[in-house]
Amino acid sequence: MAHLIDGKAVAAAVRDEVAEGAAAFEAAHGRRPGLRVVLLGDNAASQSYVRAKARAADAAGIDADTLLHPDTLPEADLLALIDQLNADPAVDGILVQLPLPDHIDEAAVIRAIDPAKDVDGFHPENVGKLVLGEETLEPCTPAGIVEMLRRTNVETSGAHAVVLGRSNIVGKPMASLLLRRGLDCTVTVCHSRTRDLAQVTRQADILVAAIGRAEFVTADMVKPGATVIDVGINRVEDATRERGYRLTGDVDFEAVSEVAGALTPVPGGVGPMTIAMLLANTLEAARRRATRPAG
Ligand SMILES: Nc1nc(=O)c2c([nH]1)NC[C@@H]1CN(c3ccc(C(=O)N[C@@H](CCC(=O)O)C(=O)O)cc3)C=[N+]21
Ligand SMILES: [Mg+2]
Repeated sequence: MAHLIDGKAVAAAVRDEVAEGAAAFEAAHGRRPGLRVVLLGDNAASQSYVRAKARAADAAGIDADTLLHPDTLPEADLLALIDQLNADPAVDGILVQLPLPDHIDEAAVIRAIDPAKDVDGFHPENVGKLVLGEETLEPCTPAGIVEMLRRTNVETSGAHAVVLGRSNIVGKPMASLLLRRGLDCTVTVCHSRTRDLAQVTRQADILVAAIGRAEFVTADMVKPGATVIDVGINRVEDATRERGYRLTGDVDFEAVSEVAGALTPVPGGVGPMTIAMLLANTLEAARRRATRPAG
C-alpha cells in the first residue's frame, strides 16, 4: 500500500511558518501583509474556496479582504478596481478568482495586476522569470507540490517526472519548476491528445495528475513504487453524501494506492498546499515591497 502524503499536515506547517513571518513583518513595519481576493459572481464552489483563503489568511496574521462583485461587472470596472489595488500601499497581494465570466478577457485582467502583487504568479512577467529560473512569485499549486515533495523527502534529482496536463495554472509551471536546478527532474509533459498515454505515464518516478478528469489515472498507468500527486478537484454526484456530491481527484485513488509508493489524497492533499502557498506568497510580496524600491 502506498504511503499517504498528508497535504493537510504539511500545509499546517507552512501556515505556521507564515504566521511567524507575518508577526515579524508586522513588528518591523507596523502593518500586516495585505491580501485582496476579488470574486465575481455567486458560484458556490468559488465562494467556498474564497472563504477558505480569507479564513486561512486571517489565522496567519495577514490582513485579508474579499471583494465580491456581480458577474455582470464590466471589464473596465474590474480593471479600474485592480488599478486601485495596485496603487494601495496596504495591499501586497491581489488574487482575482478564476475562471472569470465570458465577457471578461482573463489575460487582460492578469496583465493588469502589478507583477509585484501577483500572488498567483500568473502575470507574463512572473511566468517568464519562472521559466528563466529567476526568483519570482511562483504559482501556488505547483509551488505547493514542490514544497510537499521537499518536506516528505521525495528524491527528485534525476527522477523522471511526468506532468499530465498542460494548463497555464498547473501543468506548464509545474514542468518548469521540476526542471529547475535544485530539483533536477527529467520532465515529460503529456495531455489528453498524447499517443499511448499509459506507456508515457508508466515511466514516471513522479507523476503529477492535473488533467481535470475524475479518476482518469488508473493503476495500469502507474509504475510500481512511483510518487503520485493528485491535483484534481472534481465534484462527482453522490446521493449517499450529505452535500449530494463527493470530491475526487484525477486519480483512481483505491486502485492506484495498491501500486504507487506514495500518493496524495483528495481532499487533504494538494488543495490545502495551494492555500498555504498563497499565504507564503503574500508574505513574500510584502517583504519585497517593504525592502525594495518600487518599480
Ligand atoms: N486566481 C485563482 N487562484 C487560485 O488559486 C484558484 C482560482 N483562481 N480558482 C479556483 C482554483 C481552485 N483552488 C483551490 C484551492 C484550494 C482547494 C482546497 O483546499 N480544497 C480542499 C477541499 C475543499 C472542499 O471540501 O471543497 C482539499 O483539497 O482538501 C481547492 C481549490 C484555487 N484556485
Ligand atoms: Mg500580501
